Amino acid sequence: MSMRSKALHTLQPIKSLPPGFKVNGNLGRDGMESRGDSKLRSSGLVPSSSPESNAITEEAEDRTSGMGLFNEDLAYSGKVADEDLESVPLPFQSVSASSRESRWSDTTPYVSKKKLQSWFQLSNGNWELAKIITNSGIELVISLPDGKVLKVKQDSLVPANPDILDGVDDLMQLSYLNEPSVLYDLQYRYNQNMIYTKAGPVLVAINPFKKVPLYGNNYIEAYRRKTTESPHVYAITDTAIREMIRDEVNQSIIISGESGAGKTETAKIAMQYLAALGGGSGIEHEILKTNPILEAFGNAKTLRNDNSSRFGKLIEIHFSETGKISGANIQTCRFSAVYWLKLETSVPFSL
Ligand SMILES: Nc1ncnc2c1ncn2[C@@H]1O[C@H](COP(=O)(O)OP(=O)(O)OP(=O)(O)O)[C@@H](O)[C@H]1O
Repeated sequence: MSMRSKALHTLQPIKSLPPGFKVNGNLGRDGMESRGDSKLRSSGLVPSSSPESNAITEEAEDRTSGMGLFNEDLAYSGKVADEDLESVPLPFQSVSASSRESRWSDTTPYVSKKKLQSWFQLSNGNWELAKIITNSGIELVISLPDGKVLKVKQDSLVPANPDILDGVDDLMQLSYLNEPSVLYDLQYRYNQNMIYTKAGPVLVAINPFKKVPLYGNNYIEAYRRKTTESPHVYAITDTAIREMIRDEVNQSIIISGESGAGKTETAKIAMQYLAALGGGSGIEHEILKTNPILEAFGNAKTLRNDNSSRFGKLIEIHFSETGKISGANIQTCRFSAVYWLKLETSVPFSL
């Protein structure tokens, strides 16, 4: 992927995630205000209108990202800048854990020195991909995709990944695992109808709010035969069923996300895969048919979701030794009004 294509994508700047946000299985609709064009706000991927002036301005002193840089170029590329070599501790030299961590986690000086592309957060929270024009050590002059030129502090830039990592299907493959890079990857994939992305063992799903050509018998067959490795609910479900049969241990799939994130739909997609795989007895269709009945009694239209489940669901599916579905037990539970309020306002809390 060329620099140009990356720049094009950043014409839709990325909005920052809310404070305290954690990637937790299903990104859903964080920060989403309404349907329609604002759908992508679920992952903070919205067009923005930036009122910044064209003049060179003093920016970003207090706009340090504050995000952990979990990775660093040196460690991954094997390249070590001359200056940096001097600061690398000799083997067996005593370095405290915290100082070693900060040395290896802060790659901002390296990135700005090498004039690598970096993310810059505007005052409205959106992220823009910046090109470093000059670097005087502490202060840098950067240019944004819309042509604006800004003078910023070094620590206000967040490293961006090389274009070759655009759209990787596992966030763990990113050299720089920071907020804008994660959002950019999810946006990049979403734009190509790839709504599923792995974050190590966790599957991140972006609610597409439209039909995406990712389901059905051909896909089920492909995941069953393992002819595709693209992240998918089918792949997660396939792993669960295979490990259950191999290890003879119960498996759980936990689907989390805020209201309207797509949990119920995801559960149905997983059940369809299980039914296709472990079917034959006819009972799998009966299990799937419970959904409309439960939804008829337990769902309601809310601001966030036209078909919002007003109850929690624990679906237990039993299999015979041959891997066929032999029965199911569906438990529902009601939550307090406070629970729903918190779920729908994205207030962090614990049950
Ligand atoms: N994979 C998908 N493909 C297409 N549309 C989807 C998908 N997942 C979710 N949606 C859309 O999003 C809507 C909300 O999804 P869903 O009801 O599953 O959310 P939820 O997380 O269960 O919400 P709640 O917690 O309020 O019950 C669905 O009615 C559907 O229109």
